[in-house]
Parts: sequence; structure tokens; C-alpha cells
Amino acid sequence: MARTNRPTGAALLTTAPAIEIDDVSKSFEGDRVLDGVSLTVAPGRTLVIMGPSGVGKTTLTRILLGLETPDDGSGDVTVGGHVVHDLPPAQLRDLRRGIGVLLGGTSIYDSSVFGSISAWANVRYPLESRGYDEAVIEDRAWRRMVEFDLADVAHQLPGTLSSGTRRRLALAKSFVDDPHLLVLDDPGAAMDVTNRRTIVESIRRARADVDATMILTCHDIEMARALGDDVAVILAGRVVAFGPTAEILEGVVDADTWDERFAFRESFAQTDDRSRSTLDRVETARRETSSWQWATYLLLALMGLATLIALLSGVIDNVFTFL
Ligand SMILES: Nc1ncnc2c1ncn2[C@@H]1O[C@H](COP(=O)(O)OP(=O)(O)OP(=O)(O)O)[C@@H](O)[C@H]1O
Repeated sequence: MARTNRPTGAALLTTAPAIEIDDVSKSFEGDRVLDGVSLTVAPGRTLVIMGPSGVGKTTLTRILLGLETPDDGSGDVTVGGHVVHDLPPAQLRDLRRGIGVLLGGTSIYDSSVFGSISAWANVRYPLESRGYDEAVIEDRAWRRMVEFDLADVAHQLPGTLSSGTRRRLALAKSFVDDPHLLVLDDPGAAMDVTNRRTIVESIRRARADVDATMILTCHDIEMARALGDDVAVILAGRVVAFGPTAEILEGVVDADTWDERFAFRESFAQTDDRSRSTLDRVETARRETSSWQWATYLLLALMGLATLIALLSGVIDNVFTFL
């Protein structure tokens, strides 16, 4: 959808941008949290970043937003051709205007949830602060209120809402200015299954009418499948799997199958590149073994079927002979 009637600030993002994260490392007080992370997202696609708590997912999203800088001498993060940490402050602000953000369960920048004003006033706020016409504010803000199921609580203060509804309020604000990049950090955090499903549905609805690239972190396999075009798995600060969602999450349905598929990679992720190529060989062998197993099962099933048909035709012949 084309951006219209934007009254303030230069729009650095005028369409869904490509994202390139190239060999990015980040350390805090000598501890390396991200270790040579490289990922790419094509314009308009959704990348879901998964991994257990503390592996650096939030840190990566904060680098993407220019809230943290990569370590000296490590790589770059590029959004729509702009190297984020090289942008002067005014341009970084312009870039952020085109980004819808949910960090740590609430939005930041000019779209954070304010406790002292109603849900409706909260959703209107980013548009008001940017000086849009009243008709545009009403139209866009109400559309997001409906998409995120907030119409019934429009006049309530955020503090009186359930945590699931507050999360949807924060998300509605992230989407309200039709962003070209969405960075949503763990939108399902601390939510039960029902709330997570409602959140997924709302994001899907809102996502359908923005021309945006989306990066989303989560722990939830169902959410990743529902929203992700691609999935990256981070363990110990390294990307250990990256590709189309169906391929990366093939056969993963719960914590056990997750562990079976990815947990063994953690020890490799903590070691060197030689081990990582071993890791890839192990994974390829695992897949090939799995294909051979299926081929063997199919052959046995066909042989069983052929034997059954032979037996049955023998029985039928005997019946005809008897008659
Ligand atoms: N500003 C900071 N100063 C020091 N350590 C930090 C800082 N920010 C993050 N860390 C550390 O970096 C590590 C990765 O944190 P991060 O929040 O990126 O993980 P995560 O994968 O997003 O976890 P979760 O899934 O629980 O949100 C943690 O050990 C955290 O304590």
C-alpha cells in the first residue's frame, strides 16, 4: 500500500526494504553474545528468528534498529541499502519512522503504550504526533483497532486491560503508520496458547495490507509456522539453521522434536568453523538416512501389498474351482 499524506520527516523507507545482516558480532563486557551472524531477508518477506532464551535474538533486533552497534571490526546491518550504524542521528530517526517496533512486549519510540491515556488515544498517538490530518488519523487508527480486536476496549486505560489485550494494543500501534519494516520481538512472550493464536491472527490480518518486510523473534513453533516465510535458528550466538520455514521446521512439533533436531547443534555452535562444517555433514547425512528409511518403508509396504494380492487371488481361484 502506498504511503500517503505523510506530513513530517523524510521517509528513508518508501517500500519494503531488503535486510542484510553480514557477519555481525556483539559482546557485552567481554562476553560474546552474537558471533558472526549473517542473514538476509528479501523485500516483503517475513523472517522468524528462533532460539532458546538468552541466545541473542533481542540483541540482534536492537542492532537492526540502531539501538546497539556491532562490535568494532565486525560486520554491518543494512536496511534498504542503508548501513544502520553508519547513519547520522537525523537519518536514523527518518529510518525509524518507517519501522513498526515491538520490543520486550511493548512498543518503543513514539509508539509506546502510555498508561495515562485510553487504548484509542494510544493507537491515534503516533499519527497525531506526526501531524496527519484528522480524517487520516480516524481512518487508520480505527482500522487497526478493529484488526487487533480492540474496538470494545477503546475507552479503557491500558492498566485495566488483560496482558493479552495490552500486547495487541502495542501491536496495533506498531502497525498504525503502515510501516515498511516491522521488527516484532517476541509478540507471544508470556502468553497462553489462546492469546498467542489471537495475536497471530491479528498480525496476519494487519500484515496483509502493509507493504513491509517483517522480522519477528519467537519461541513458539506454531507462531513461526503461521507467520514465517523463512526461519533462522540461533544457538549460542550463531545461526545454526536458516531457510524456508517448512524445510527448517520439518517434523518439529514440540520441545522434544525441537531438541532432536537442533539441540545437538549447540555444542557445535560454541566451537569453531571446522566443527560447523562437520555439523552440516551430520545434518545432510541425517536427512539422507531419513530419505533412505522412507524408501525402504515404501518398498516393504509394496512387497506386502503384492503378497496380499497374490494370496487373495489364490483364495478366489480356489473358490471358483470349488464352485
Ligand atoms: N545491554 C546489555 N548489557 C549486558 N548484557 C546484555 C545486554 N543486553 C543483552 N545482554 C545479554 O546478552 C545475552 C542475550 O540476550 P538477549 O536478550 O539478546 O537474548 P534473547 O535470545 O532475546 O533472550 P529471550 O528469548 O529471553 O528474550 C543475555 O545473556 C543478556 O543478559
